[in-house]
Amino acid sequence: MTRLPDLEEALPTHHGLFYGGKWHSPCQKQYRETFNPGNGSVITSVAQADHEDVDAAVQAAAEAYPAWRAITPTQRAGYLRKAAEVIRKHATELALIDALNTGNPIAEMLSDANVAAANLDYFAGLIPMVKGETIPRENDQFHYTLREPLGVVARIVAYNHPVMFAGGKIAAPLAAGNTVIVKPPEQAPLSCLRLAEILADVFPPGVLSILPGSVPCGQALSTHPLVKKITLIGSVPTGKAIQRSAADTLKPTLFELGGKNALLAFPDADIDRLVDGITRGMNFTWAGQSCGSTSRVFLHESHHDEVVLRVLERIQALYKPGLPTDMATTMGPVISKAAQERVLDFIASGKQEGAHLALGGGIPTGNAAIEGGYFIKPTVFTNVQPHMRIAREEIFGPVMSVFKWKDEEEVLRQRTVGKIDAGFIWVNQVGRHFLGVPFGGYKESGAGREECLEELLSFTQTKSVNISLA
Ligand SMILES: NC(=O)c1ccc[n+]([C@@H]2O[C@H](COP(=O)([O-])OP(=O)(O)OC[C@H]3O[C@@H](n4cnc5c(N)ncnc54)[C@H](O)[C@@H]3O)[C@@H](O)[C@H]2O)c1
Repeated sequence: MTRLPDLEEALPTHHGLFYGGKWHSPCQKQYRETFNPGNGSVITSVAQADHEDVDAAVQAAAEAYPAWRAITPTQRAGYLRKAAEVIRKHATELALIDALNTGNPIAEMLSDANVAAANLDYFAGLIPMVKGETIPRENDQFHYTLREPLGVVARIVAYNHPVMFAGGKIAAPLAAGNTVIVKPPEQAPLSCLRLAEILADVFPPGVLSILPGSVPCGQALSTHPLVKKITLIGSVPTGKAIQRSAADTLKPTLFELGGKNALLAFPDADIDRLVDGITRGMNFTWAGQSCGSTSRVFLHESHHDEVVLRVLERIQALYKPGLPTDMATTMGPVISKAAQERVLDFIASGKQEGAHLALGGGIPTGNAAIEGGYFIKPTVFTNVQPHMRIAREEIFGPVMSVFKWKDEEEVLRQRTVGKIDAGFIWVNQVGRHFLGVPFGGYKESGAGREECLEELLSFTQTKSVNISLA
């Protein structure tokens, strides 16, 4: 069994802003409390960057940019691989910090830092693909293209997997020769601060900055003229707000936004695999807080009753809310009191609109260890109808909606993969990511693709060169 480090030793000692290779206090001396969602206690307070701090950090990142883009691809790959190695070495402590600060159970978080490290290695390997082309010439005109970095890039990340997102999403822009500023989630910034501590000596000063803060910090990054691209892992309204604030500087954007994923089961489905897929796809482990959770399950009437019964049994056997830092815990809380209230409101609306509450539906009781935490029981509604709020809106909590269908036309106009309007389709399984396979959403779920060559190239711009040979 994995031996966990002492929490006091794992936590970051710095609570400020990391840029220009150094730690800074925020100009306005603003700090914000950060919580342990497992019991509602305050862990510590963390600096909040405002527009002055953002400006200082962006200037430092802009100063570091010319030297960073000038090093050879092989040297740059070496930096990224070193970062991956350091993150792997600290994977357990990073997981422990995230478990404490996000509420996601530690046993499941152990892989998050390794995913971040895998991204760094993957994009280090892809660096040779940052290259141009020659274009067939006509007459005496010779043309070729160069791919160049953009400059300073900012990446804003959500709270559900802070270290996986922050550690993994620096990889592509750095690989392409940009300098990067990460804004950690305001609810759970501690693992990102620890990341800054362990990577402080890996990259040259100014190449990687970690700027904790909330909305004003994100807004300042999206409007700053020297930030040449802004990306978000977050909600649809925030994506739209960033798109608007980035418009004045014509900044390109890259968005991974909300999801209301559907699991569609056909009559010939293998029942065992279906039950497993439905149960796991909802990500009850982190209280459903994943953009990829299959929160809508469409079951054919021929197997609906049997599958529901087995899924309910399976969920009850597998997911027991408990302290996130305990290795035995299988289900954590949601991130905050506000999130708990929002999810409970969705549950109330489901009942009110006539869905059948088949499981859960409230706050777990009887476990003193998690009293005061932001827990919600694993919840399943059946008899859900398309007009209900729980059917239409992203809940980002442990609430599954089950629909019964009989007519294929009614559930979907065309069953072929090509006709489904979604950015990722899994057949015979749910929700997995594969490095190299583009990940992203259609419609309001996002814009742009990550975890693939397209992500790397999206942090470059093309320069065309013409040589007249006449
Ligand atoms: N598609 C994906 O890969 C993916 C992955 C994880 C989470 N998500 C989505 O994230 C959401 C949950 O996270 P959340 O509630 O923290 O999202 P959120 O949109 O409220 O916040 C995300 C980040 O944006 C920042 N922010 C908020 N308003 C801003 C503004 N006006 N300008 C600049 N920055 C701003 C926040 O400080 C935070 O760091 C869900 O919708 C979920 O589906 C998507």
